[in-house]
Amino acid sequence: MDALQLPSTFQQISASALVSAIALALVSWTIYQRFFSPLAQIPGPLCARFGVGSWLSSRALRQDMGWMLFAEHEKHGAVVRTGRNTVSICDPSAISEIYRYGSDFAKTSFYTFFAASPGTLMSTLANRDHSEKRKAQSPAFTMTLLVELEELVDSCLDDLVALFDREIASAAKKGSDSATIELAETLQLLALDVVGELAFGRSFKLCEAGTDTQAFLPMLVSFTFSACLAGTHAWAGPSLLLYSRFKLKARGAGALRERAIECVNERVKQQASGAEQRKDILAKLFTAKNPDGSLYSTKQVTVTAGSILGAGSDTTAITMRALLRYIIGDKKIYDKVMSEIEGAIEEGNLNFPLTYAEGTKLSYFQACLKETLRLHPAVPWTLPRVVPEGGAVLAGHFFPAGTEVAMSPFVVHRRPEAFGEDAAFFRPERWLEADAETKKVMERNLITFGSGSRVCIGKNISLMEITKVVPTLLHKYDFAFTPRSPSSPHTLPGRGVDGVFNEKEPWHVVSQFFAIQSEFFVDVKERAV
Ligand code: HEM
Repeated sequence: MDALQLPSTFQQISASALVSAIALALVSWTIYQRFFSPLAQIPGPLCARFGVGSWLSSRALRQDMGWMLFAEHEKHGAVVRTGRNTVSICDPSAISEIYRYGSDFAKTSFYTFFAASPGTLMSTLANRDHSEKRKAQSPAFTMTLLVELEELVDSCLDDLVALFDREIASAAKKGSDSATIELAETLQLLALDVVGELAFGRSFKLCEAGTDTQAFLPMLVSFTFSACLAGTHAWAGPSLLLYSRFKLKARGAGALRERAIECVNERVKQQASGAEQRKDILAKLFTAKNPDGSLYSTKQVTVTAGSILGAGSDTTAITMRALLRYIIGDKKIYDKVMSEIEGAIEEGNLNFPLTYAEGTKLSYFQACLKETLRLHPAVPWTLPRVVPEGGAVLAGHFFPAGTEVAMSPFVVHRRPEAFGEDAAFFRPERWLEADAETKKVMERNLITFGSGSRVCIGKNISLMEITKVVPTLLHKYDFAFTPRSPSSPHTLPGRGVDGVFNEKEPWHVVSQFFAIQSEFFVDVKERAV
């Protein structure tokens, strides 16, 4: 034998041995996942059952989570395997088991990416660490403080109304009796201004400028998209973050962190100058205490304020858009909401600027808001938790410790076992007609803000803001969806929150961590009052 041929033959043998070993390992892995893993009996998409590929990462990339997960549950029932070690559950009985106060189910590593800086409430995984932080920060989010901060929301709303008026005046100059306004961006400018007022000491004045002068929107889109994608495979998180940044051509967490630092530093300077301090969430955060009694450091305050920027504007804007869409899109509902508002004004129960207390008495409007939170939850993604030591029985299945279990507000809210046979329909009356017991169950099954100890800390801020803003806009202006036509400003096809393409939809929705709408064009006229 030629001595020179020996190494190349050897190389060929060892290369094919390596390929065979890898193939064997892969086959054994998929056989184990499909037939022997503790989750082997749980149905789901094929790639999840074989433990290969990543169904969840695909959902994050394609931004179709809500409707794809809903379809899997329609096909397979209450429990669906979504990955090697991940399961989605939509049986409402599991809500209290997984999310209740005092539960041992910790958050999964998915959440570590949902923070511009480590250490936020949202990204704290262990329940005990979380409860200490939550106790320290809760005074900044009380209802009492919130009521005192209403005026701050009023001044942002004034800027929004002035923006609408400018648009209408400019349309009138061109001979049109209505202005076409893109509500998706406009309502987020308002939500950001409010976050600025409450958490950063001043409005960002985006509504006044009529545009996103500080480039918050691309930063927030990049932050959420990349956090959600990275969270689906925490071990590959840093590469997925880089990939997202490249794909979206925008910085997310880093940019958000820098903005938070700038704003809080400005406030620290003001404090140092001895200027009178305003009352707001930021002021309360400066008085928050650690478990050892020490005050929150500037860094801790910055991290917390930054998290409000990340968590508080998209969510509120999504809900305001959805509420307006449901109301404007159905003449009967629109008429009913308007007659309730006008009736309350006539009876002297409603004045402008509208207070939160007055707005909560608009019972039909509040039912529309509840129904919007149900059918268009801002977060359609699942809220994942780790099964604690000893395992758990959920929806009739035993899951060993370490399994990642999760429930999606979007899916749960559309299931008949949670909201009745008409769960798929927008029917505000369900909240008004239900007897006390049924209403209690429906409230428990409504997980738009999460549930239990990790429930959204900003829930009341959003509800207050939406309750003040939406009736005010409806009272001042007439709204109609801008019809799609070759000359209309739409560039994307109509797609609803359920993922169905339909040219009658006034917007285009994607369903990733957030169910974000874009191109929500409406024709707005001043209303004869
Ligand atoms: C309609 C508006 C909102 C929706 C639908 C919403 C939704 C949620 C959900 C689903 C969670 C729980 C996540 C989980 O358990 O896995 C959450 C947590 C949180 N939200 Fe909101 N949110 C909204 C508004 C806000 C606002 C305005 C703020 C800030 C002012 C905020 C700050 C937070 C924070 C800090 C957490 C973490 C709480 C904790 O773990 O203790 N959210 N939110």
